[in-house]
Amino acid sequence: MPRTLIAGNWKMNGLMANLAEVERVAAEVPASSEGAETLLCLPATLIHAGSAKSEGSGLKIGGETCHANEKGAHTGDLAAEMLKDAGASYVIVGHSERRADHGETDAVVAAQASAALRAGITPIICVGETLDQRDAGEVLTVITTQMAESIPEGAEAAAIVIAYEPVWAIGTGRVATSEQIAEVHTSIRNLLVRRFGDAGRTTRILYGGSMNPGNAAEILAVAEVNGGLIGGASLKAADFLAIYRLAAQ
Ligand SMILES: O=C(CO)COP(=O)(O)O
Repeated sequence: MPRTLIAGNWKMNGLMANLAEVERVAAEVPASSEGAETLLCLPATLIHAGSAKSEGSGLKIGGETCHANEKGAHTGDLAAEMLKDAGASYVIVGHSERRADHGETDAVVAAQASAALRAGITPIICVGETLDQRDAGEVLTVITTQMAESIPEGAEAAAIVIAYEPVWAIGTGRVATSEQIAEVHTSIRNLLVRRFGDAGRTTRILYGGSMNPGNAAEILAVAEVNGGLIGGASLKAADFLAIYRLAAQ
């Protein structure tokens, strides 16, 4: 079983003052922890200071996206190496909000994940269907295509993380049922094994979408769920730590 990963995604939230929350989380996560791995993906402006706050603890810091190129004329963008330089060891790519707001296609997501791997940071590659796609019975077709096309050629199974985030469950308070999560996570596992052989069992598959301290235990107990990608409930240390503790048990 891969090591559980409890990851937060602050999205476009957080000023320097909010780094106190990072400090609170770091204070509760020992460097030597053999329980769940813990990560906060922060807005780029907070990565460097957030890394300083988490130094000496087991809390890791990540970015929320990166550019596919290593450098160049891409005003406003950030290369994976820059995130790493600032202290990130993970980066989310292909979040549905980036796919929707910035038109990021599976090919772009694969190129971003590849850039992260080249820079030596772990990409968390997001997949997930919209409500229309679910209602049309297209969930597994959508996931299969996203999995085939968003994971870059040459990636090693243990070097990537997959996050299943049903778009209709993000920020809505509407959580997928355990049956819905199990169905998709099992399909994702099968796709990983088909692509990578036995190594496909080492890839962590996170669930994301309205996860909170009240529902985390049930979600984390579902087959093939290896952790969570948590939005709203990662903004407050108390909520995030409550989920971490459930996973660390
Ligand atoms: O998008 C998410 C994490 O990447 C989930 O967000 P919420 O937990 O706020 O629904």
